[in-house]
Amino acid sequence: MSSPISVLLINGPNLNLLGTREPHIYGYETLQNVVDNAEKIAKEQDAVFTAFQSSHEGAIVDRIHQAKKDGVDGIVINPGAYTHTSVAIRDALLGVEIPFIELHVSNPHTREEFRHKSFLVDKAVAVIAGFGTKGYEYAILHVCTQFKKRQQ
Ligand SMILES: O=C1C[C@@](O)(C(=O)O)C[C@@H](O)[C@@H]1O
Repeated sequence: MSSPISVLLINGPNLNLLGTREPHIYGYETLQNVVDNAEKIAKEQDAVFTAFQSSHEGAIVDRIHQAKKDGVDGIVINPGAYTHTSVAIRDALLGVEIPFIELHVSNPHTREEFRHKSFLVDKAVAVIAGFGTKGYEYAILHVCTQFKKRQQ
C-alpha cells in the first residue's frame, strides 16, 4: 500500500486573529475552527495533516524548509500580507519544490491596489480567494485528492 498524501497548511501574519479581525472582511470563524475543519477533511481522505501559523517571515521560511525534510506533498498557504511583499517566502517555496495553493479569505483584487500584487501567484498550482474561510476546505480537499505523492 502506498503511503498517504501529506498536506501542510500555513497561515501567515495576523491570521491568528481570524474571528475577531475585521470580521466584515474575514468573517467570524476562528483560526482554530478553520484548522480543525481542515484536519477533519484531510483525515477523511486518509491524508497526513499539519498546520502552522506565524506572523514572522523567517519562521514561515524555516517551516517551508522543514516541510521538505518531512516529505510533505502539498502546501496550502495563506501568506497574509507577506503575499504582497515576500521574495523570501517565494524563494523558499521554489527552493523546496513542493507544489502549493495560494489562499486568501478575501479577494485581494477587489481591495486596495497594493493587495493586487502577489509574489506567489505565478508559481502556485492554484489560487483560492474570496470564498471566505470555506476556501480552506476546498484547498485542502484539492491537495488530498488531486496532488500526487512525491518521489523522495
Ligand atoms: O492578511 C491578509 C489576509 C489575506 O491573505 C486574506 O486571507 O484575504 C489578504 C491579504 O491582503 C491580507 O494582508
